[in-house]
Amino acid sequence: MTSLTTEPLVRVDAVSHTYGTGDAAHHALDGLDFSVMPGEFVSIVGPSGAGKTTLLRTLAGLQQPTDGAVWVSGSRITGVPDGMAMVFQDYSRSLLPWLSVAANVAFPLKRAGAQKADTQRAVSEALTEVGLAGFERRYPWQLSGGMQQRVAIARALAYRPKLLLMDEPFASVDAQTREDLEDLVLRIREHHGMTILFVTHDIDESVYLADRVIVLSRPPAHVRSDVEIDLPFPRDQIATRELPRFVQLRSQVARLIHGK
Ligand SMILES: Nc1ncnc2c1ncn2[C@@H]1O[C@H](COP(=O)(O)OP(=O)(O)OP(=O)(O)O)[C@@H](O)[C@H]1O
Repeated sequence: MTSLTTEPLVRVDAVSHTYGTGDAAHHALDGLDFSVMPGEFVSIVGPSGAGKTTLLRTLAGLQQPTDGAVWVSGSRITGVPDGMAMVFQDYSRSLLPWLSVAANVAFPLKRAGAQKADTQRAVSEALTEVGLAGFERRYPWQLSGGMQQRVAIARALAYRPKLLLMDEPFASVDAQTREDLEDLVLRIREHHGMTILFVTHDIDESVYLADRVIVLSRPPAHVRSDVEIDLPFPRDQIATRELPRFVQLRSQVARLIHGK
């Protein structure tokens, strides 16, 4: 996924975040610095409670850092940036149960004022891409967990984001579905060339998917390490995970998370 441009799409510049004040203050992020180039797939891992979700929410413009700044496409973000979509772990709360699958996927496009015909085409293409053509009229609660997360991915895709943020998106699905969804995200990335930041607790998943794994330290979090994942593409659930280099990289990331 090489790019001719040398400008990062995302620049996290000395970002710190403290929740609360005084005795109740919790210093979650401490001077985080890193950049993400257009088209890169970057996994973010770290010890439990390290501040991964805080970082992603800050990148999404959902909360302001108490210090430092986030830049997307060269502009300092002060709210949700254009061209960004987010997929959360909890699909049952992020999908609207009273809307059909198609209406859920169309929702952000309608809010953005897209033309009806364009919306219909984007919804149909996105649902086909995630393997849910034919399920347009169903409701989220009529689908399995993995299918609901596909709907959430289709909703993000239909918006044609250049930056996709994913916060432990596959933590609530079974192992086989998780592998299928991992490969779906790799295909989408290959097809659309979008930039993806992916928070996960799963070390194997972080290595399997990414070009780079950013390892956060214990809180207050700084970037402990930025590990290049030099595994060949296309990745394969069995062949890639069998590679000695995969095993080496997963051990390296695990040691970094455990502070060794
Ligand atoms: N809105 C909030 N108000 C106060 N403290 C918060 C808030 N959100 C998060 N925190 C605290 O900030 C720290 C980092 O939380 P965050 O959810 O970002 O970590 P995480 O790495 O995503 O966690 P996990 O590994 O459990 O998914 C935690 O100690 C958490 O309790």
